Amino acid sequence: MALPAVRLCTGASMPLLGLGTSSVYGRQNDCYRAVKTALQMGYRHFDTAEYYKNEKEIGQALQENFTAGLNREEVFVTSKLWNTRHHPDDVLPACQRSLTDLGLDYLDLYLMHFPVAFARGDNLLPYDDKGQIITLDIHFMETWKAMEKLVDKGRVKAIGVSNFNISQMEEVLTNGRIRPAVNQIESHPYLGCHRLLEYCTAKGVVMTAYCPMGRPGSQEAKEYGVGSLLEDPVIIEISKKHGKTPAQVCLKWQVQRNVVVIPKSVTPARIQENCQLFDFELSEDDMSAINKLDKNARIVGLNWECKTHPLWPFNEDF
Ligand SMILES: NC(=O)C1=CN([C@@H]2O[C@H](COP(=O)(O)OP(=O)(O)OC[C@H]3O[C@@H](n4cnc5c(N)ncnc54)[C@H](OP(=O)(O)O)[C@@H]3O)[C@@H](O)[C@H]2O)C=CC1
Ligand SMILES: O=C1CO[C@H](CO)[C@@H](O)[C@@H]1O
Repeated sequence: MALPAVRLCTGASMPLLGLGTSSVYGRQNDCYRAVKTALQMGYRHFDTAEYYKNEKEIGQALQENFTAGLNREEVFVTSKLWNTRHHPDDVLPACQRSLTDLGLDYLDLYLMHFPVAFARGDNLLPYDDKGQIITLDIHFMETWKAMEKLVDKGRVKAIGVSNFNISQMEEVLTNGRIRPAVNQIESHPYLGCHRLLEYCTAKGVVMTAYCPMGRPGSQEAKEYGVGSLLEDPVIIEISKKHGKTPAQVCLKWQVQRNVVVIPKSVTPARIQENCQLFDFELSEDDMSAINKLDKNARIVGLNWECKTHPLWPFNEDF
């Protein structure tokens, strides 16, 4: 049975649940196996990026399923333009490389990964000798205009943004020719992004939540106050009441707000657990108790030391 979907401003359907694949590559073909497992379990949406270095593995897994009868139109594939590819001349080649690695002739969604441009080239994290990321003075609207041409050329069905705050989204909505279909941002119960969600909903932009379970077990999560999310007494109590796991409660809370979730796992039992979201409902009380857990605790992007850059998105409240 097809998993529930949301409608994008392009009219296309985007499954509310996708498989996250960040930091999964190479090791024992982890990503290849996770995608194969997820496809078997009914996932039809995959989130990747040049930055994740796993597009070939995902491509291989998809290709094998296409050969076995899966239609291209049945899967939704998102990739992202990395920060070192913001120069307008680099946008088409970067997208084409992702397509080639994935073995696809179009992407369902292509996101600008961050609003800040880094120095051009294949070094994806170009630090200077003082430990600062080398940024470039290219405004994201220049990059966005090059991404619009990808839609014109049929390389991507929709374009969107990631890690954009409200003012930055407003700029794209006002000055762009093509509307962003999605803003993919960090969100979990400790980072509700209630203002941004309200804004996206009003503008017809779908919000996708990354780190939807707060990246459990990671050093970053511990460091930034998100480490205990799955042990939060409120989440535990609600999960017990519904006979579900804390991870499922975090994911369901987003899905019930019409937010797309892309939990990452390479563990078959968890890949399964994370898709069993559509056989229970959180009550209004559950939803509002989870809403109250917000403490603006963010995990991603904080260690890059480009906080003073004028386009750094996280200096504004989400
Ligand atoms: N646009 C952007 O800037 C960003 C996008 N992303 C995207 O979002 C995806 C998800 O975010 P991510 O940072 O991976 O964080 P998640 O919140 O998805 O957490 C992933 C971690 O949770 C573990 N896990 C998975 N399922 C469960 C479960 N049911 N119970 C307990 N632990 C579980 C996984 O372990 P294991 O795999 O061992 O099972 C993994 O270590 C990424 O993979 C990527 O695709 C992420 C960050 C930034
Ligand atoms: O997409 C991403 C952007 O950067 C993050 C911080 O390094 C990653 O963890 C992530 O997967």
